[in-house]
Amino acid sequence: MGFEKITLEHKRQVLEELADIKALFAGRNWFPGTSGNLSMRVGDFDPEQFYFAVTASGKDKSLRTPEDFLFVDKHGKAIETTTLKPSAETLIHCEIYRLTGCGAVFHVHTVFNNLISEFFGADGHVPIQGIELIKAFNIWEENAEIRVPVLPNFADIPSIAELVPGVLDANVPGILLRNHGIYAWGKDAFEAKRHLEAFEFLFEVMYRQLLLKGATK
Ligand SMILES: CSCCC(=O)C(=O)COP(=O)(O)O
Ligand SMILES: [Zn+2]
Repeated sequence: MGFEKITLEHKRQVLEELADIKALFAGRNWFPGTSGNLSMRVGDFDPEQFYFAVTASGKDKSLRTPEDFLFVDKHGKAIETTTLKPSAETLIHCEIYRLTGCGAVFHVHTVFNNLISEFFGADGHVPIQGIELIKAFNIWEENAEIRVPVLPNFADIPSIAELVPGVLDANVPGILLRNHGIYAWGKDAFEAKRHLEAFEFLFEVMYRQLLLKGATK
């Protein structure tokens, strides 16, 4: 379906939902120093053609303004004439949509995701086992283990985006960038938020467990 066929009402609903989530996350200090970016798909998913609303680059994400979001295509290019620039990390969102067909992608920088991504960065993944909140990813098996991929934090975003297909795990809706932050996604904004909150909780638990055990590596 072409972008112009998607109803204005649907586009407005998506922008409103994104703005509400942005305000909520800002209240948790999840966008320090203008970091972070959010996106939500509009219309149906077709790997050949899809569109999403994404945060404009470099904005103070704790503010609500008419210039917070723009619509882009599957290549991350603005669809409408605008002076706004899509997030510098839009290509990573594009790749996650293309590979998963998800409905929303949220990226935040937090102290816990930075610390954990660095601690396990050399291993290429964060192993998480036996913590109840793994169930937030719809994994109900007892003592389940997941591995959250950690990618290198290259300055060149296309170089990061091209690593995404090689590490994506269908059961784990998130990827860490080392010393940078997390991308979490879901079939819609509700699920992406649940996943992001679960990751952040799990990283905090792991950090505190490591401290309790006096870990060195
Ligand atoms: C100031 S944080 C550096 C860029 C970044 O990692 C980020 O998440 C925000 O970039 P954007 O272009 O989306 O504002
Ligand atoms: Zn970032």
